[in-house]
Amino acid sequence: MLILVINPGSTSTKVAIFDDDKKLVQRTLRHDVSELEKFNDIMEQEDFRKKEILKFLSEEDYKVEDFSAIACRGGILPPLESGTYRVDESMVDYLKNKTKVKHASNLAAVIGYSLSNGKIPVFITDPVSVDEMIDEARVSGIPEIERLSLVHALNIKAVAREVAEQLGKKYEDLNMVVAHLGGGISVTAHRKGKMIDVNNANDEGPFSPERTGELPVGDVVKLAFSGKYSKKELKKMFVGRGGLVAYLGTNDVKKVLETGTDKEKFYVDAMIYQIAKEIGGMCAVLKGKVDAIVITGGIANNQNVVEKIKSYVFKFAPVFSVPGEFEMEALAKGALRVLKGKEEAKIWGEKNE
Ligand SMILES: Nc1ncnc2c1ncn2[C@@H]1O[C@H](COP(=O)(O)OP(=O)(O)OP(=O)(O)O)[C@@H](O)[C@H]1O
Ligand SMILES: CCCC(=O)O
Repeated sequence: MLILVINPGSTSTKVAIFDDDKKLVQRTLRHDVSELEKFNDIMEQEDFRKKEILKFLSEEDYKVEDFSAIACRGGILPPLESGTYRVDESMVDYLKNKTKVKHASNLAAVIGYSLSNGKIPVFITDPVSVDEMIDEARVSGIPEIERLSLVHALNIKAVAREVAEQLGKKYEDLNMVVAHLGGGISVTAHRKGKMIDVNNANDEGPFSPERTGELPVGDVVKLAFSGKYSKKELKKMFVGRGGLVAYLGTNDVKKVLETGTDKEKFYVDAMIYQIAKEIGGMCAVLKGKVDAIVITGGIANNQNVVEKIKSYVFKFAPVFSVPGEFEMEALAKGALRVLKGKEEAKIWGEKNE
């Protein structure tokens, strides 16, 4: 069964074609920043990115009708349980007009649904808004603000299952802390297959290559009322131009580690320190009963970084590293489970609002 996988990021769209779970081809369609800057809103990029995907298909000699399904990255929907969902009109409407956070992943289902033209099923799996948090974890400290579960759920769930398999156990029988270290950083506590607490990767937790993570609130208020920044500028300062970008002008950890000065590398060490602190917190969430700590994402490619994190947290549980991300495979597998009748597609509806 042929599956087309679509996964948009802020400056590129990853596309792949799978035959069952065998990847036939994967390409990263890079979009020039100057091209993207012409659009005021992420959703306005729909036609532009759709054309690029159609160009890719034609170059690879496929037509949309050749596919049994389109598997799309799930965007910022209301809180949902983990699983594969059928994309329908109301989901597309939500992602276009109602979503609370603008994120490139919101484009995937919109583009997939439009490409399918009602002829083939379109699915999302484990969207960014997968929410399995326990009630205590939702309380922020003021009633007006509720803590949210917005994380790299797709890769995190796939990697957690992979490590469980390596251990010869079921994911649902284990307690794990999984940290995704990419442009953004998500650290998550899993109790028997449920992600019971997370740092919202846009707002909380460690600083990352391009995000500030948690900040001292008093100083944030001072910045916000300094008159120097618009709301949009402040948001960009926190997500996009924060973290390593703010200190070093780059989000490229690999480059800093390879060619940076000691002073520059110090900021990577500071980031590692914050990651380890967050992992320790998630071990406490699991009351110290942790079967595995898992480090994944692009930064996990660097064994020194993994070792440094390990030096802080090795006493809590065995540490596994699963470098890179497996989002395309996870999306294909999610759609395949439904196509093969192993799982029923969940139906998203306004009731999730
Ligand atoms: N071998 C490596 N050593 C150190 N860092 C690396 C290595 N390979 C990739 N990275 C770093 O990983 C980061 C990007 O990670 P990744 O590709 O997971 O992020 P992304 O997909 O852009 O964002 P996100 O994971 O938040 O969706 C960059 O800072 C990059 O320099
Ligand atoms: C918000 C967490 C997911 C991402 O940054 O891609």
